[in-house]
Amino acid sequence: MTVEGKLRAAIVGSTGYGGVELIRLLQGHPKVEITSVISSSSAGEPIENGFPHLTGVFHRNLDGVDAAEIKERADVVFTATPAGVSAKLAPQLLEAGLKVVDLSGDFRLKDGGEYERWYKRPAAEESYLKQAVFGLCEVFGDRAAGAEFISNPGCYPTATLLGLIPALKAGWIKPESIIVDAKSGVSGAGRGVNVGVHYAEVNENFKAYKINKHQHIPEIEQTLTEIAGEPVTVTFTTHLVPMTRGIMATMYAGMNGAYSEQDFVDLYRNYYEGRSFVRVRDAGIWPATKEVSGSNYCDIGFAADARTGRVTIISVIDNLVKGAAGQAIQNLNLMMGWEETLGLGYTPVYP
Ligand SMILES: NC(=O)C1=CN([C@@H]2O[C@H](COP(=O)(O)OP(=O)(O)OC[C@H]3O[C@@H](n4cnc5c(N)ncnc54)[C@H](OP(=O)(O)O)[C@@H]3O)[C@@H](O)[C@H]2O)C=CC1
Ligand SMILES: CC(=O)N[C@@H](CCC(=O)OP(=O)(O)O)C(=O)O
Repeated sequence: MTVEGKLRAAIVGSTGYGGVELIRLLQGHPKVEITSVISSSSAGEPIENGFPHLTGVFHRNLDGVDAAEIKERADVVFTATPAGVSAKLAPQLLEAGLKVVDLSGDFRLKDGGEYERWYKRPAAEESYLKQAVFGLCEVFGDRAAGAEFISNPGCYPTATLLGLIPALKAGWIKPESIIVDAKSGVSGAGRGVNVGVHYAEVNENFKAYKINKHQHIPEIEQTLTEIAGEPVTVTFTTHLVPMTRGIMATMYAGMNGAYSEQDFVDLYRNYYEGRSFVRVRDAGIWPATKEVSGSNYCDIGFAADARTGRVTIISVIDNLVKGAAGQAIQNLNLMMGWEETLGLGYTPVYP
């Protein structure tokens, strides 16, 4: 089942931003060989026709979307497709005996009714929603080990959950007080044409969108509720900023005690001990999106305010790496029982 001892990987949605980022990252993976790049609209064409940056680096003709054919070519499939596609495709791939890592939101919510409310489309079959492991690696990594089917977390939820979970689990913040103010670069919206992401709409502009309606709200609340052991709701506002990559989630919460910034630094370093991809900044030093760009890092910093009794937590990721393709590969590493950093040792691109 392997090419020169390597696991064979197929990418559905390989012509999108998440898919092409998977190609970039997997090129450096010592145990994985990309054996199929798949497109629903351009099968037969060389992928580098649409992506000249791959010239001389990676060549394959795009394959069509067919579960039986994919099974002939691959052992694991990454589905980097718009909402609704993998809800139907992933079950076919799983039934064909393939491992699946889904980058879309189709399997993240365990309650299909919640999915239909927030995504406004039919949910996947319940048994597959149950089977999918929510792959937030630093928190649920043990669940990924040996799994056949991973639902990769969303970009905003990854930054937000990694920023909130240690404090919530320790009981240091009041669950009912959490406010998340999040910003994303434009690649978060995908490669498809959309008036809201035209240059003239985004350049020198800063806008809020989907306030209280964002599909990542139930994903964040589902996990925070599990961690807290009681229902947690969040106020969550997303903003589009004129940059290509990057997410910053700025989180505010009331504290249950007089904790200092150093207390938070110590708590988080202890929680994430041994996990290579979360970097906790020294007290009083806050991360910026450029400091993680092109890498699988999530960097976190704190400001604890004794005057208001609130803490501000800042968490940054590259939406296409830790928020999508990088975490998907990290999940594959965990599924396979490999070192979780394999193929992900990229230094951020700075400046
Ligand atoms: N961009 C980001 O930062 C993040 C994205 N995600 C999620 O990952 C998924 C992919 O996102 P992204 O790469 O940005 O999206 P894009 O819009 O850039 O790419 C999606 C790709 O899916 C393919 N596609 C469309 N319809 C179908 C279909 N019916 N069957 C098979 N393939 C299809 C398209 O290629 P073709 O026409 O060639 O088939 C397209 O290139 C989405 O669900 C997104 O929400 C998650 C985290 C972060
Ligand atoms: C900037 C921007 O538009 N970002 C997208 C992220 C979408 C996404 O990743 O969607 P799923 O995680 O649900 O698949 C958004 O806010 O909807």
